[in-house]
Amino acid sequence: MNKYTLEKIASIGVATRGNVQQAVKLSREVLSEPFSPYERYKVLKQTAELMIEKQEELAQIICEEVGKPITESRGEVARAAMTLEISAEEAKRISGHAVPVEAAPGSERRKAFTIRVPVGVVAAITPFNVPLNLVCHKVGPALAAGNSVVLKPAEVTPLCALKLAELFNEAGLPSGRLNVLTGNGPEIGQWLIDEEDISMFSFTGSPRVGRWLRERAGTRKVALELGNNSATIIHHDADLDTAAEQVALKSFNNAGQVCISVQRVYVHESVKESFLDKLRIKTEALKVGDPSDDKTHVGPMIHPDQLKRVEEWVNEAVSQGAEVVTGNTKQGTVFMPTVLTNVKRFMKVCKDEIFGPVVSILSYEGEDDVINEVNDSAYGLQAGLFTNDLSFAMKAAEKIEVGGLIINDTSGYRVDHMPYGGVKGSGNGKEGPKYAIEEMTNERIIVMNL
Ligand SMILES: NC(=O)c1ccc[n+]([C@@H]2O[C@H](COP(=O)([O-])OP(=O)(O)OC[C@H]3O[C@@H](n4cnc5c(N)ncnc54)[C@H](O)[C@@H]3O)[C@@H](O)[C@H]2O)c1
Ligand SMILES: O=C[C@H](O)CS(=O)(=O)O
Repeated sequence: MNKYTLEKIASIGVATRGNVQQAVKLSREVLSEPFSPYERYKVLKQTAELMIEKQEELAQIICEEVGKPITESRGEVARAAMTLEISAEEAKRISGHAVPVEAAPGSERRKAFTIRVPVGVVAAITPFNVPLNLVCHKVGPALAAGNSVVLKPAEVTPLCALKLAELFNEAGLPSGRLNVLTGNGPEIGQWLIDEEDISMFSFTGSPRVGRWLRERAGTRKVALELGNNSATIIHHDADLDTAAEQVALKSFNNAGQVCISVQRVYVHESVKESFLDKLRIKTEALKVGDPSDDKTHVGPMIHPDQLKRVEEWVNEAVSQGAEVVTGNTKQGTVFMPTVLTNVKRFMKVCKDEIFGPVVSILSYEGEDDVINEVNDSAYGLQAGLFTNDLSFAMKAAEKIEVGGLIINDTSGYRVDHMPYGGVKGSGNGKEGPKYAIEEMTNERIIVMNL
């Protein structure tokens, strides 16, 4: 469906159990066919080039099937191409290392080294919100490492994955290396779990589903990129204009449906009123509405049910004492960017992942207090800290329990070659092609008794 107009834009097949079995069988069989690192490099690089050639077509697909503003959708295509380019380069750099076993008494005449071998068949399951780049963050490294992939994109945003498979095919990817299954998550998920030829599950999505997979995968590798209720700290020495601008951008891009979207903002008491006023002005200046308009910043949510949930969470918070600075209204499938204050930690809008265009403003005084408040979360993906106080920045770097801390920017910062992944309820994997390849290969030691 077009997520803004709710008009039908495509009909997609629903995979059967037989399709799942066939996809895994093809994925398994193709592993016996040679696919050298340089061949992988060429296919990945060519697919990236094709993506850029077709950037507008792909951006339109993202805009329609996610409801993501077209300008942001174009940006996703550019990032996805970059992800594949990085994967292509990493395909040429996969290696093990020497191991000095001879240092052990009695092993003086032995030599050892490790090699990295592909895990085999990778089942990649991806979320709705970034349907091209997050698919590339699984498929790119998996292929670069010599694996084959069975890909299950989100039911509500399958078109990008299908288009990507077409581009890989055009770029010469051997048949069977990438197989796309569209349809119902729980059903296909169970059928994938039942396929013993799958060596690894690479999942990005909600903690609920991530736990479901992990509990059933047995001894197979499971890489989890899960949810977050991202915090950003605005210290008393922060550049408030920059901080307000970045918080507005990264609280509401993709309608807040981003795992590192700014959800909790902790502002030092001494600058709270000034920051709040600047944030309100920046938020109310955002253009909201039709995502196909080049000027739109905030489009619709992925489904009316999700809009209803967000509205319920906000209204519950208000009933518990939260105050609306701006927003908490809706226009069709769009929930207006909303800023709340007087928010308490027990409120859903604070302690859970809202995954919508809502940001809660809280205040603090002491450095240790705010670090403790940021850490008072089931999640730990990324956090932001606006300050020029290096000792506070380094204290936060050492004490804030996240996968990434972004100094003088928000939690929403990411470039595609950096290590990316969370702790606690945010998962256990690390993406970024170099790091995903390490997870998608097994290290084998070779010892030679000379
Ligand atoms: N950490 C990250 O990098 C990252 C990135 C994007 C989104 N996310 C998280 O993803 C969530 C939003 O995405 P979503 O709504 O698509 O998540 P979701 O968990 O509902 O769905 C994710 C994928 O899992 C599939 N799925 C659903 N039930 C399944 C099952 N029982 N077995 C196997 N697959 C199943 C879905 O079809 C979809 O393809 C948020 O929690 C967000 O924080 C995390
Ligand atoms: O939704 C979470 C994504 O990982 C954020 S990004 O699109 O990769 O920056």
